[in-house]
Amino acid sequence: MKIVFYGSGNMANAIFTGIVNSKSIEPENIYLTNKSNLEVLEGYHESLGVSYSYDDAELLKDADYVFLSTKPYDFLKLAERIKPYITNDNKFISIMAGLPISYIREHLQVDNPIARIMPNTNAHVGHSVTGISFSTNFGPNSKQEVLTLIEAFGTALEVKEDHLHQVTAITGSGPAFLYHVFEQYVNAGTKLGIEQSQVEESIKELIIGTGKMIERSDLKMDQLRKNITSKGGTTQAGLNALSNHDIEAVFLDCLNAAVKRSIELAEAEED
Ligand SMILES: NC(=O)C1=CN([C@@H]2O[C@H](COP(=O)(O)OP(=O)(O)OC[C@H]3O[C@@H](n4cnc5c(N)ncnc54)[C@H](O)[C@@H]3O)[C@@H](O)[C@H]2O)C=CC1
Ligand SMILES: O=C(O)[C@@H]1CCC=N1
Repeated sequence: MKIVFYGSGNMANAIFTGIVNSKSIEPENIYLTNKSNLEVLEGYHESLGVSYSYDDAELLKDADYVFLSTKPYDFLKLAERIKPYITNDNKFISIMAGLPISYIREHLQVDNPIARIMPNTNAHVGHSVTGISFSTNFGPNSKQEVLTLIEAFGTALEVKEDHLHQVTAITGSGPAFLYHVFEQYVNAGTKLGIEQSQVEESIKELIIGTGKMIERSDLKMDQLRKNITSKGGTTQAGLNALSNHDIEAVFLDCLNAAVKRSIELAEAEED
């Protein structure tokens, strides 16, 4: 199997690093390219053993899966770049937030199978949650190949294409929202008077430990929370203070804004 990444930025990097680490594909069969940063490509070749090129005829020849990994607003230039070299073998996998399959097909001017995926950068550690939606001409064998590819860097969630806006908000952007919460928690902890570096290290370990509890325990998160909340104790006092703020409303506001932006990205390109 030959895979090509058009775009070797933050998200593509997490995906192909996850695939290489999973040892599911020989690194030399993963080809990278980008706009013009040869140094980045040489670096990944050195560190991961992947191939790279700027020769689009070479890249697309016998390529089974072609990841469209540019920012949405760079896609039209990318489409102009690759259109002359697309072959019938090429099945496209877009990671571009918001851009509908119909829009991608319109600008690539091909009938090739197209899938949209919405991963996140936890692919670096094999824990991406990846939403996926396939064009109707994506055959069952190819679908399974793509799902196996995605499972090399996390879990796959097949959804209707319209629901990719919500998946983008909840899990695509999700790590950034949680990093923001963790940053504020560190800031608050530091305000209690402990050395910031100590607070950062202890909260980093707290997050990792809590994640492992969620991963390994059979209990749901509400029970795990209750198991810490001694009656009339410190945790109850802290949770009472938290309940004075509508945390759910804060996150709903955050997620709605991300969904709105995803829809705007789709509409902006269709205008
Ligand atoms: N960063 C993230 O956590 C996630 C990003 N995405 C999506 O992934 C896509 C890329 O995002 P990032 O990796 O953050 O951006 P980035 O800016 O880090 O990477 C963009 C890449 O596209 C390349 N590129 C631009 N024009 C090109 C062209 N004409 N031909 C070939 N390569 C070209 C750039 O050289 C760069 O390697 C976006 O569409 C974004 O919506 C999806 C899920 C999560
Ligand atoms: O912020 C963005 O648009 C991309 C899509 C999801 C995460 N990063």
